Amino acid sequence: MSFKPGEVDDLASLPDLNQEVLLRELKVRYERDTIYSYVGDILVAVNPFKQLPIYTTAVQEEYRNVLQKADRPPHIFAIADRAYYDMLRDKRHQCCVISGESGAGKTESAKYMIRHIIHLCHSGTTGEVLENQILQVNPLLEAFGNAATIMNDNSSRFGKYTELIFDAEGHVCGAKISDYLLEKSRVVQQQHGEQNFHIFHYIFASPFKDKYALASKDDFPYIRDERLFSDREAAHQHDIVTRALKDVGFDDNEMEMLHDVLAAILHLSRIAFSAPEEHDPASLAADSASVCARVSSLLGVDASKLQSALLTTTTITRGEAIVKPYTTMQAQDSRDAAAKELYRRMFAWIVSSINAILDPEGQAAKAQPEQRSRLAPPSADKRFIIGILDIFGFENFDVNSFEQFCINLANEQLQHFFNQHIFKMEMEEYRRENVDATDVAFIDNQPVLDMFLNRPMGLLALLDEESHFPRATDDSLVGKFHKHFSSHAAFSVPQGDACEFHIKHYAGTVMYDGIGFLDKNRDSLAPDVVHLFADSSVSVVAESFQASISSTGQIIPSRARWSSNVGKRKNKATLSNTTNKRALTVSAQFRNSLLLLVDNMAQRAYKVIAYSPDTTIEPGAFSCQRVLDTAGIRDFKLGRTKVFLKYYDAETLEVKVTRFKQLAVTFQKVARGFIARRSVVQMQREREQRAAQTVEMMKTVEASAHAIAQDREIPHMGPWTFTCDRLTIPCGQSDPDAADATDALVSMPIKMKKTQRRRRQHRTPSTSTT
Ligand SMILES: Nc1ncnc2c1ncn2[C@@H]1O[C@H](COP(=O)(O)OP(=O)(O)OP(=O)(O)O)[C@@H](O)[C@H]1O
Repeated sequence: MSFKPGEVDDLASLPDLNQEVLLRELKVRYERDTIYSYVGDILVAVNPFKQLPIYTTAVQEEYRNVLQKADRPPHIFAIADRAYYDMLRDKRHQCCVISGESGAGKTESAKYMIRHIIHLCHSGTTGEVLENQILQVNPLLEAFGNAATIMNDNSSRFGKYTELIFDAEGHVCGAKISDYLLEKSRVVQQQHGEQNFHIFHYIFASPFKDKYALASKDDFPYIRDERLFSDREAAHQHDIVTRALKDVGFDDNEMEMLHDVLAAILHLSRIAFSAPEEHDPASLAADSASVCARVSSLLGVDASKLQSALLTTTTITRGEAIVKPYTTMQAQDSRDAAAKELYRRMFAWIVSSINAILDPEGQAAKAQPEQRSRLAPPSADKRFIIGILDIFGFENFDVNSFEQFCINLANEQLQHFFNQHIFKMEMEEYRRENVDATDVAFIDNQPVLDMFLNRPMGLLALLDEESHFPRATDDSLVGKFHKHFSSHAAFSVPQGDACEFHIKHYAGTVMYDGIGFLDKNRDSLAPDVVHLFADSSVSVVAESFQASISSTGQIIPSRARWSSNVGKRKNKATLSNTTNKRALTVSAQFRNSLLLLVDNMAQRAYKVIAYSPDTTIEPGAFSCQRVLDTAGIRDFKLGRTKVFLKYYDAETLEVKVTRFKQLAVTFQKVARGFIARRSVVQMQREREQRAAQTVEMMKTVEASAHAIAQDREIPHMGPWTFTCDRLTIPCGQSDPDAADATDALVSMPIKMKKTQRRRRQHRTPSTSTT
C-alpha cells in the first residue's frame, strides 16, 4: 500500500518506519498545522508556537468517549479522553508522562490535558467550584515556579506531578500536587538572557509597587530585566495570579503575606556589606541599615537579629556559643542563601496550602450541608487517580551547572522508564512466554543511570561524600569524577585543567561546569537564620521555617490546616529537621524523590490488556486462536499464557466487544419486550377467565344465599379464585393466603346473609350463619 506523506495519523502503521521517515512525516504534518501524530500508543506533539483553533469547546466535545483512536485525528484531548474513560471502565488509576526537551510544549500539553479531563467529568454546578480551583492551580504555580530561559520564555523551573482524584462515578473530588527541585538559585542569579521567576516581574507592575517601594527594577540586583514583559502585560499577569490565588482559596491576609515575602526578598538583594580588607569582618554598607529594617519589618523579625544573622555565625562548642564574623563574601553568601531559602519555602507553603485546600476530605468538610453526601470523600479503594507528570525538560546551555545536572538526571530516569516499559519489559515478556520476537534495537541508558546513581561509586554518591568534607572544593570533586569515570563510555574529560566534565546523555552530550556544585548540593543555611525566621510574626515565614523536610526534599509545614497531608506524607518519607546537621543534601533528596516518582508511575502506568468476553469458552490457546481468527486479527503471537497483539488490534477487539455488548443489550431489550407482551396477553386471558369464574361464583353464592333463605342445602363450592380489579387472590386449602382470601370472599355473602337473616329472624330466630 502506498502512503501520501503526512496523511497517516499513526506513524507506527507506516511500512518502513525509521528516524528519517519519522522526522519527514512530522515535518510535513507540522507544515500543515497538524501538530499531533501517534506512534503506536504514544502521542507526539510538535510545538506550533502559534495559537491553533484546535482547543475550542466544540473540539473538546468531539473528543468525548471516543471509542476507537482512529475515529478522531490525534490530539492531546484524545489522550485525556482515553485516560478518563479507561479509568472509569477498568476502575484503575492512570498515568500520563509528558516528556521532551525544554520548550517542547510539555506544560501546555499538561494544561490542555487537565482542562479536557475537567471538561469530561464536569457534572453541573455541584463540582464547579472545585473544578475551577483545579484549573486555577496552573496559572498560580506558573507565576511562582516558571521563568524565562534561553530556551523557553515560560520555562518550568520545578517538576510537577499532578494527581486528579475521582470517585467511582468519575466526579473529581480532589487533587494533589507533588513538586520537585525548584531551581531556587534563580532567585539570586540568572544567566545572561534569562530572568527571575515571573512573579518578581509582575509585582513591579502591581498595585503594591508603591507600598513596597519598587520604583525601578534597576535598583534590585536580583532582577535582570531583559524586558520580556511590558509593564502592561506584567500588570495583567499580576491580575491573573491574584484571581488564581483567590479562586484556589487563599484569603487576603495570606495574599498580603506572600507579597510581603516577595518584597522582602527583593529588598534583601539591596543589602550590601563592606570591610576594610577582604578577610576582615564585614559590616553593613552605608544605607543598608534602613534596607535591613524594611526587610525585617516585612518578614516580621527583629532588625538587629537579622543584621547579626547576616553578619555572623554562631556555633556551639562544648556548651559554649562562639560567634564568628563573616567576611564580606561570606555575608553576601549568607544573604543570598536566606533569600533562596525564603523563596523555596514560600513556594512549598503555596503547594502545601493548595494540597490542603484540594484534599478530598477537606473538600467534603467545607461543602454545604445539602451537598455533603454528594461530596463525601470516597474511601481509598473507591478513589481513582489520573496522574500527569510534567517535569523540566532536558537542558543543554552554554554553561551547565548543578541544576542542569539534576534536571538531566531526571530526564535520563524518565527515558529509562520508557525504555523499560516499551522495550525491555515487553521483550522479557516475550521470552517468558516462548514467543519468537525480533529484538527491537534501542539505546539502553541503564549504564548512564548507573553512573549517576550507583553506590558507593556513582556521581551522586561521590558528590555527597565530597559535600561532607569541609575541605573539599569543586575542583577536588571534579577531579574525583575524572578519576573514577574517565573510562566510562558516557563520560569524557575535557582537555586542559578546567573544572568541567562531559556526559553523553540519551539526548546529547552536555558539558558541565563543576563550579558551585558543592555549595549548591550542601545547601546549608546557617542555623541562626533558620531560628530567626522560625520565630517570625508572619505566619507564612514562621510555618515554613518550622516545617520538617522529607527525605525527598519536600517541605512539610506543621500548621493544623495541613494536618491531613502531613499524616499522609509522613508515611512515604522519613522526616529530618531543617537544622539537623546530618540533613540530606540536595542530590540525596533528589535521588529519593526520583525513585519515589518512578515507583509511583510503575504502579499506575501500564496494564496488560486481557480480553475475556463473558462467554463459556474455555480459556486456552485454541479458544484464543478461534476468537482472534473470527475477529479477523492475523498478526498475533500466542505465548504460553498470553496472547501478544499489536496495540491497534486490542482496539479492534474492544470495538468488536463493544458492538457485541450493544447487540446483547438490543437482544435483551427485544426478548424482554416479547416475554413481557406475552405474559400480559396471558394475564389478560386469565383475568377474563377469572372474571367469568367470579360471575359464575357470584351466581352460585347468590343461589346459595337464596337457598339459605329458603332453608336449602348449600352446594359444595370447591377451591375458587376470586379476581378483583387488579388483585388476584388465589383461594385454596394449601394456600397460605387462603384465610384472608376466604374472608374477603365471604364478606359479601355474609352481608347478604345478614340481610337475609334479619329478614328471617321474624320467622326462624334460632338460625346462625357464623
Ligand atoms: N500546543 C501549543 N499551542 C500553541 N503554543 C504552544 C503549544 N505548546 C507550546 N506552545 C508555546 O511554546 C511555549 C513553550 O511551551 P512549554 O512551556 O509548554 O514548554 P515545556 O516543554 O514545558 O518547557 P520547559 O521544560 O522549559 O518547562 C509556550 O509558552 C507556548 O508559547
